[in-house]
Amino acid sequence: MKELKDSKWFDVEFVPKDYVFSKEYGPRNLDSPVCDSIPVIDLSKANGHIDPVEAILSASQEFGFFQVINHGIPENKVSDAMSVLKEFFDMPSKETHTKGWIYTNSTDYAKDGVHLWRENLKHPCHPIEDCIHLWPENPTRYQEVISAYLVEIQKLSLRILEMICEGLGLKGGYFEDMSEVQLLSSNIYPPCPDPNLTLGILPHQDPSLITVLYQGDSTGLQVMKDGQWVNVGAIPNAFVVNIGNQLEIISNGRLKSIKHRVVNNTRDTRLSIATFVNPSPDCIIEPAKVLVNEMEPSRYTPKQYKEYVQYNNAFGDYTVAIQNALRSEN
Ligand SMILES: O=C(O)CCC(=O)C(=O)O
Ligand SMILES: [Fe+2]
Repeated sequence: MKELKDSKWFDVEFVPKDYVFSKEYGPRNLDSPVCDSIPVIDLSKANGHIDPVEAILSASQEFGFFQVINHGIPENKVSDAMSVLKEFFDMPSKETHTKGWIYTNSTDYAKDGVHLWRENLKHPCHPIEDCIHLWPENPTRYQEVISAYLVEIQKLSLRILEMICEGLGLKGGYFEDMSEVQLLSSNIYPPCPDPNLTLGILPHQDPSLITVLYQGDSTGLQVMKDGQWVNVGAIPNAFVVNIGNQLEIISNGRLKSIKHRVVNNTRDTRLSIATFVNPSPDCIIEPAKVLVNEMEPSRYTPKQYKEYVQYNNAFGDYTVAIQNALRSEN
């Protein structure tokens, strides 16, 4: 028997009853096919044989997901961010709800009375200079390391959004004013004694424009493709990018926001860092005018982003609440 002070919620031989999700959430096996077909796009034109803009567009139309390599982000900035987040999650005691960030232990969070097999940290991250002082102060190098990581991620996400603009035929900078609310959300998924019973994250679509995810070399992310859950392969140093609901609307349904989830495994700890690029609460989201015509009428009613998140509160409430907190702070 371990000393109580060392024991964590996941140090168990059997999955506790209140972590068991019913079968309606589908099989959880990691033996489902690894979807090799989710495109891996080389962003360095010099190495690529295919135009990355075309590749991003067709991946976003067909899968709503793609991975990018040769993106120019230095490996050490990414590995430092992963290790400082690991240190954060390993700290024996953490504050939970501060003004600027929210830490969710798996024991705090329940969906219909069931807990997810993960812990989560969320905070706003744009503009970095306005919110850095609201981030965790421990580990002591957290703010320095995470800001260096986010500078790179913000450049990468704007670059990808510009490529999407070009691919869709929108004028340059179309998304600039719409990507003012950015959130970092990091999850840690410890090994689980019976992953067939649990879920790391429930099936959902992201309420963002795009999400840029680093998952290191661990699998667990699954994407719905033709009615089946397929694993997204883990490619070290690659970023997984997915189209969120807002970009599906703006593209008038050309680009797809696809359902995904995270399953657990018995052996490894999965650590991921997601960055959501979201519109600001007052922004009106509607199909871009140039994508609407007689042949392709508008498929979505214009809505303010905050109106949208009221109905889809998976992360939405948080987006609005944290943005308001940020405003009142400044
Ligand atoms: O942790 C992951 O791999 C995925 C996270 C995710 O889908 C999300 O936070 O929206
Ligand atoms: Fe997601």
